[in-house]
Amino acid sequence: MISPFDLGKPVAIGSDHAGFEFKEAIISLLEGKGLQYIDCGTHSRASADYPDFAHPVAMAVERGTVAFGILLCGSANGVGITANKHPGVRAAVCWGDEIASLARQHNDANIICLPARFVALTDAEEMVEIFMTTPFEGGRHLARVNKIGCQS
Ligand SMILES: O=C(CO)[C@H](O)[C@H](O)[C@H](O)COP(=O)(O)O
Repeated sequence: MISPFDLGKPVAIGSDHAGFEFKEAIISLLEGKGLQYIDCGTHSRASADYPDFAHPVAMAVERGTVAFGILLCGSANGVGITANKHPGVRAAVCWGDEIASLARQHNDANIICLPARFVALTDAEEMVEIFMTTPFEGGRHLARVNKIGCQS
């Protein structure tokens, strides 16, 4: 598989209870590809708080110790809002193939956030595939990405 990410590093993945089953399935997908991963939890269907899992994934991306991140919760908004508090993190909420592709092509996103209660598992898996294989286009998009950092 050709990827713009350094897949010599592990992939960080995390979810709350709403995304737990999708997370387990996506871990199986990563294992099937022979990829290393860091499972930041949660580890059961018991109710849990999404920041407890989004922060560790985002910190790993921020520090550059992982190739990229995958986060899941019910709507994807909770994990996305949390992850984007971290400098250098560009977490994109994705609900379809083209959005996942554009998150990479235009935004150089480094975390994909998936809404487990609003997409089918097969669609979530397809979005992960697209995300991890789509390069950033650079050019005019690079200038915009470079302006993302908070200026206040
Ligand atoms: O944080 C969220 C919304 O932005 C996630 O979708 C959560 O998974 C959701 O809020 C969990 O809801 P629950 O009623 O506690 O299962």
